[in-house]
Amino acid sequence: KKKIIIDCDPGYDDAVALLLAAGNPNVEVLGITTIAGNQTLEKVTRNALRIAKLAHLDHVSVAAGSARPLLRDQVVVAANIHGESGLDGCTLPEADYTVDQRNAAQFIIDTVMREPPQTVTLVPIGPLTNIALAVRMEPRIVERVKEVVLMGGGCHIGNIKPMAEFNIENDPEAAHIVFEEKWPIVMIGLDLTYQALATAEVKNEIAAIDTDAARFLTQVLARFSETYKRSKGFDEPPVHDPCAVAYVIDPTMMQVRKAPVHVEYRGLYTNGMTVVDLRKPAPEDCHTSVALKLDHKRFWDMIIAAVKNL
Ligand SMILES: Nc1ccc([C@@H]2N[C@H](CO)[C@@H](O)[C@H]2O)cc1
Ligand SMILES: [Ca+2]
Repeated sequence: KKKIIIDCDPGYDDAVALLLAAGNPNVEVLGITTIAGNQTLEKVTRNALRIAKLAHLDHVSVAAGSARPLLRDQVVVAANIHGESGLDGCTLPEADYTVDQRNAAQFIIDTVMREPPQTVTLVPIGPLTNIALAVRMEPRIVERVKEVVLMGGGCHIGNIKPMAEFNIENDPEAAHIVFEEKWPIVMIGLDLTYQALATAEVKNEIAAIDTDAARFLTQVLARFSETYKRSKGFDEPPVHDPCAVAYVIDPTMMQVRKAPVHVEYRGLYTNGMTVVDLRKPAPEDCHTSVALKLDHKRFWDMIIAAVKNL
């Protein structure tokens, strides 16, 4: 089994990532850590606990992380997409357990240093503040972590800004720290996740599944579709975050290419941009890769199988 720690800001698509991780038999979730992003830390943490309960992950620790970016003094949330609660319009059980007493960075360090080397994959699907804090507190996790597979960035493509993706732009200094460490990073950016569209066919297949998880997923996709249509004019929403979990489960589902990536954190128009160098073959020692092509059918079949399982 692939052992992962998911760092998230639930959020509709974060919820789908958690359902996939919970329902797929080849993944063991060692922990869920939360970060302010789509909504405030308090709201995303409450959502994470409730999703864990629904997904039968309530044996897994949830550790809350940073309430703000490293340097910026205000949290920019995405209420236009995820609503005031971060999961507007979705029915979830109340969680009957509370957060781990450690903060996310400490939880990540303890877990990575406890498990055998090269066995834990970090799966950040929100702003990278907790990951940056963890690596500054305990630099040894860099050579101990198997891989960092993150949803964020893009190749000269943006959403929250013309050239910047939300997770990176939310805390560019943290992202810079994470990308400059020499651990293997697979960047699942917008180039890839814009292919992960929740089509009507996919929604119909999910609507026919008689599990609580599937019913929750139907609500999530309905609301995500509505807000993406209203605020971005998309007919079908790109379900970003489960793409990172799907890669961990089955890397052959995507075409990935080694390429240098550096984060702009002093840009005027490009702050938070992941500057990906695709001009020539990457140097041998390049530690970063970017995902470019998704097998759409295999992706959604994997998610559908997962919610059938729950
Ligand atoms: N408009 C919008 C803003 C933020 C996100 C969140 N940030 C990432 C996509 O930019 C995902 O992790 C998702 O949870 C999605 C849509
Ligand atoms: Ca997210």
